[in-house]
Amino acid sequence: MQFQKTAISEVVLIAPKRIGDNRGYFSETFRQDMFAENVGGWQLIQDNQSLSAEVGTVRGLHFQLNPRAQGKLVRCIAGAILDVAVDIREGSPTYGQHVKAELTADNGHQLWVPPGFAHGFCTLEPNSIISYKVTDYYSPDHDRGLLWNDPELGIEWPVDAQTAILSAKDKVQPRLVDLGTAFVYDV
Ligand SMILES: Cc1cn([C@H]2C[C@H](O)[C@@H](COP(=O)(O)OP(=O)(O)O[C@H]3O[C@@H](C)C(=O)[C@@H](O)[C@H]3O)O2)c(=O)[nH]c1=O
Repeated sequence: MQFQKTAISEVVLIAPKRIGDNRGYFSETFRQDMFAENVGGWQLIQDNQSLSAEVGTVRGLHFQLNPRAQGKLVRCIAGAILDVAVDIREGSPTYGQHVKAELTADNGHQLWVPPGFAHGFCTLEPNSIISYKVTDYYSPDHDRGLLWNDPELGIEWPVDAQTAILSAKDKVQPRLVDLGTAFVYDV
């Protein structure tokens, strides 16, 4: 299992090893010991899965406020997604910047999105399923969003506002400038 820091060092790309044979492959997709050593001693206590039927479905950008902030370990188990993590920690040297990673069922890659980041993705194939573990339970009272195509974020999505398939909630999320201080950078 390879752990690779991205342009934002707290966001980590993980490439689990696949051992192939005549039947297919075997892969360890999560190990607490390696995760603790390479990423941090987080407890991943809820496991989620979502299916997006259409190509160009955008979910996000989402986060939970403190004290219920969530780190997310994301992978794609069917189809393909473009996954995005945006640093929204006020005072961070990479505040407002983002990391993108193509997570596909074929490459098996995972993205670690720490607390203090907004997370979202766009599907690149029909019937894409993502599976992600999180470090705190879902809390509707702390659930917040950031507008996926806020020009200030400069995210190059594979879809535009005319073609993206979004929830009603995600069409009207606030912009970064209107977010207030959701998180403070903790050196
Ligand atoms: C996230 C979540 C939603 N729900 C419910 C609320 C609602 O009725 C239904 C769909 O919720 P949403 O529209 O928020 O689902 P979705 O847009 O897929 O939300 C997810 O988006 C990605 C990008 C993330 O990063 C996740 O943390 C999560 O916010 O599922 C839960 O019961 N538990 C959960 O953990």
